[in-house]
Amino acid sequence: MDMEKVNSMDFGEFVDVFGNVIERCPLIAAAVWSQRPFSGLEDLEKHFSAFIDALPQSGQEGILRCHPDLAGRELQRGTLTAESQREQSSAGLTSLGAEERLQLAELNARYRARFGFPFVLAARLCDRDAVLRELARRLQRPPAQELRTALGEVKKIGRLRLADLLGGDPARL
Ligand SMILES: NC(=O)NC1=NC(=O)NC1=O
Repeated sequence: MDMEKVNSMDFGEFVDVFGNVIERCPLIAAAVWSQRPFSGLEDLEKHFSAFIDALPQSGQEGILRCHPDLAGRELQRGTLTAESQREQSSAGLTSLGAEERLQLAELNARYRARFGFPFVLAARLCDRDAVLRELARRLQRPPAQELRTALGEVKKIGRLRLADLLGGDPARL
């Protein structure tokens, strides 16, 4: 999809296409639409990130809470968004053994109890061992630092999803 097409979208079309760039937060795409025209993938990504950075902490934590757990209930029930399903299966999370799933569920629960939001990681960039390792490592982090790290992962997920939508190479951003 080229930028001329993106810049010609009306509000509804834009939110239809970009509404899930940030998982289950179509409000962000709805806000970013008013920043058109966009010069390219990086410009779009910059506006998505700027919206997140400008939110109060409660809003930033709200974005994190819109993310489904990795290998959690929604994955088991098949109620993930299409993007999340693809990302979680690419990290091998759809074929975990019972032991691994239990270990991840327990770490996810400890993480959420400590920080008040779910553990978020750009699953496409990881394999299942890395997910467990990162979760165990970040569980020890100070809350303020962990909020910044988690939002960084939200932005990575968003960049990869934007690159999918625009047909760009996420590594080249
Ligand atoms: N809690 C999460 O990290 N969720 C997710 N990471 C992804 O890359 N896709 C998700 O749904």
